[in-house]
Amino acid sequence: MKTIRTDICVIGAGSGGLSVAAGAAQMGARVVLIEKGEMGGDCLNTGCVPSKALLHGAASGMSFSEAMVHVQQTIATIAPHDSQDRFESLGCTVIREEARFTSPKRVEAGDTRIKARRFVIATGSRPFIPPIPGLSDVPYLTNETLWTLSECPEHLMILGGGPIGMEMAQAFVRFGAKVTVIEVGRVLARGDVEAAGLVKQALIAEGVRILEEIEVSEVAGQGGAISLSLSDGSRLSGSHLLLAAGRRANSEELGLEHADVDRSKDGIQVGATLRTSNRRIYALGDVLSDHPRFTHVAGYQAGVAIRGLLFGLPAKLRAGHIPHATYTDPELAQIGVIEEAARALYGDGLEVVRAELLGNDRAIATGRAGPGFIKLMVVKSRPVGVTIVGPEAGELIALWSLAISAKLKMSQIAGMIAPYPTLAELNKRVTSAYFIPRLFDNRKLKRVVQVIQRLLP
Ligand SMILES: Cc1cc2nc3c(=O)[nH]c(=O)nc-3n(C[C@H](O)[C@H](O)[C@H](O)COP(=O)(O)OP(=O)(O)OC[C@H]3O[C@@H](n4cnc5c(N)ncnc54)[C@H](O)[C@@H]3O)c2cc1C
Ligand SMILES: NC(=O)c1ccc[n+]([C@@H]2O[C@H](COP(=O)([O-])OP(=O)(O)OC[C@H]3O[C@@H](n4cnc5c(N)ncnc54)[C@H](O)[C@@H]3O)[C@@H](O)[C@H]2O)c1
Repeated sequence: MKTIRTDICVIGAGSGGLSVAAGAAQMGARVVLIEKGEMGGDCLNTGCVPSKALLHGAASGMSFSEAMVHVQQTIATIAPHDSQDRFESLGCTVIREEARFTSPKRVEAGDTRIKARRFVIATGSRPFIPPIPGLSDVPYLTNETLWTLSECPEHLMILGGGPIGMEMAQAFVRFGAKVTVIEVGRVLARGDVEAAGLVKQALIAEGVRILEEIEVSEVAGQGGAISLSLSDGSRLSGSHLLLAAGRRANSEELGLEHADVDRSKDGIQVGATLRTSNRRIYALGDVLSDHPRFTHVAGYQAGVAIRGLLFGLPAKLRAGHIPHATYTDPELAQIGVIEEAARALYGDGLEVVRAELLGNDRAIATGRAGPGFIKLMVVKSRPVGVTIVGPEAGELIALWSLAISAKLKMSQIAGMIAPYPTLAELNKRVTSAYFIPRLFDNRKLKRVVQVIQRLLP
């Protein structure tokens, strides 16, 4: 077995690990990057990229097989950016093996032992397989296997109505599949109730059947004919079953017991500096417990970790300015607190203002003026949360990340001008909605204007 000594050893070449490795290597650190599967991890190969490419195919009228070609072409176009070649050219030593800690300062991967001053665990997550009787005997799909389908399912049953379940439900119904979503609670439960309701209604209008507050008690059948026993006593049969019931952290097989790294059932535990219980070992991305699981979150965390890893700075994670979006049509985007949580947190100190998509000229001109809105939560004249539901919500939310991270006041945000006619005017419109009562329902202001009008020549 050969031994490599290095400054930083990164385990996992997905969104989080690649960001750390690229940053650290380009700033002069010696980096070993270990990946047991495909470079690029979940996002590129089985997550964000194929799912958004499939949604695009479904929205633009491609056939299912054309869309699957588009999925593979999209992955192939992006892949060089995450490739072994690129990371080697940046100066990283890339090892394509499964890594495992053998001591607090040592990892083994294949026939290589890596001794590093610091380690970063970025091993991601995998689909949660619910413990339902009979499930292991049927050929179910997950986000890891969905992309190998050669034909559009006749009836796709989707277990779970989170972002994966809802995005895939809309894509497949648009390809002509019959789609049923079975959700144990309510769909898009982490989102604003009203906004999630609009997405749900849009999917129902397109033909998706959504069963909420329903559990699957048993699964039976075989490929092409799978049948589910439901908690309301009914049965549901379909040709395919997709599991989209949440994620599990990849933390069990890492030998963490040899590395003094604490983990819970839900993943690795870290503080705001992303250090684990072993100060030399950082963890980030989907492998963490109690942290949002998104590519841009892993990227943000990588930036925070790099400051600690390279410069020994006590950089800490901040919360509140991290947006996320679900790419259904309409899109649903959120940053900060949702209204319900904001009311509980801030009580009378909270102001909620909104603007409707129906009043947006660009949406009207482009035939996209359906139900949709932007809702802004303000406390002490600063935004604390924004919900957007409508076309391009994922693009529109970015402004609010800047506003919240820079702690901008509403008066500063009001200085922003959106070109006419754009959907971005919704951001301006909701800002105006905050100031309108202050300007137009203000008796003192009216009196001042009347006096000045009399005085002006
Ligand atoms: C269907 C789907 C759609 C999604 N859509 C979006 C989206 O639109 N926007 C968004 O922001 N997020 C989205 N996500 C979430 C996003 O994919 C993840 O948050 C992101 O990939 C997490 O990055 P990561 O680096 O933590 O893990 P990963 O990208 O999963 O990378 C972890 C890597 O570690 C490797 N690994 C694991 N164990 C070992 C080991 N012992 N040794 C060596 N290598 C190991 C794995 O093979 C993998 O390559 C989606 C996820 C799914 C499933
Ligand atoms: N647009 C995006 O950014 C995007 C898209 C897809 C996924 N993701 C990421 O991937 C993560 C995983 O997505 P997800 O949708 O699988 O997870 P999720 O945890 O968000 O949703 C899973 C849903 O499945 C339900 N569920 C769990 N067990 C069930 C059962 N036995 N029967 C029926 N329903 C059950 C849950 O109540 C929940 O609503 C997300 O949290 C997100 O971080 C992001």
